[in-house]
Amino acid sequence: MARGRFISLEGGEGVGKSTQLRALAAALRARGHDVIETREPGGSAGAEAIRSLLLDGDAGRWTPAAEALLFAAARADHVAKTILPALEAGQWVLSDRFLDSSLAYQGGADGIGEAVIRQLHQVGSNGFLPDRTLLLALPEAEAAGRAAARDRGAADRFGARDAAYHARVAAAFAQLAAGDPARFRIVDSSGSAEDVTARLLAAIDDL
Ligand SMILES: Nc1ncnc2c1ncn2[C@@H]1O[C@H](COP(=O)(O)OP(=O)(O)OP(=O)(O)O)[C@@H](O)[C@H]1O
Ligand SMILES: Cc1cn([C@H]2C[C@H](O)[C@@H](COP(=O)(O)O)O2)c(=O)[nH]c1=O
Repeated sequence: MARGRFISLEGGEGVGKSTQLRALAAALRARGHDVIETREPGGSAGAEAIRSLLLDGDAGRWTPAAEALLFAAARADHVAKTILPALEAGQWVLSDRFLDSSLAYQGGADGIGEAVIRQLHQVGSNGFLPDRTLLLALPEAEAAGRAAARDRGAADRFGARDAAYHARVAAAFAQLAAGDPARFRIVDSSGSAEDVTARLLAAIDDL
């Protein structure tokens, strides 16, 4: 059986990753693919337990270094228990966030540094990377507006950080995409959800 494909959706808060992950999965299923939808932090029993530790509680619950380690530990479990078995079974795996979120948030915005995050990923997940990473791009004010309308004041520990933090995250994502054009596609996430899904499908057409 042919190995499946692993596609991650990335970007800041409110750009439409979760909405588009569902739509992309449905479109791929309609084309006959066996697709699983997963997310980070989470996607396996152990990683979902770590998700609660990371997203709930006080702003200062963890140091940036502790957060980076927890994300890497969650990812190691997600890769081993969910992603690799699915790919080996020929399934396509769509993940709402993956390593690039750690590189952008912990590595970039928190100042841990890209090299350290990649080292943790090497130890935890043998450096495993997606076949394609779709970076959803939306002006920050529009993304923040969408997230605020959705969350109504109940953002998680990361979503609640200030605009300067989210601007650093966006800059880090842009830099990552520029550095790896073979894996990344930057996809305009403005306009209707249907239009965005069509752009995403075009961005994985070669797979
Ligand atoms: N194309 C679109 N036009 C208008 N609203 C949209 C569009 N796509 C998604 N939304 C809405 O914007 C909000 C944020 O979308 P979504 O939850 O998919 O973003 P996200 O990138 O997964 O966010 P987060 O990283 O914060 O979880 C939701 O309320 C969703 O219904
Ligand atoms: C994987 C990953 C995630 N984060 C942050 C980014 C978001 O604010 C939350 C996850 O919330 P979502 O609504 O499910 O998108 O976690 C991070 O900082 N580092 C990571 O590696």
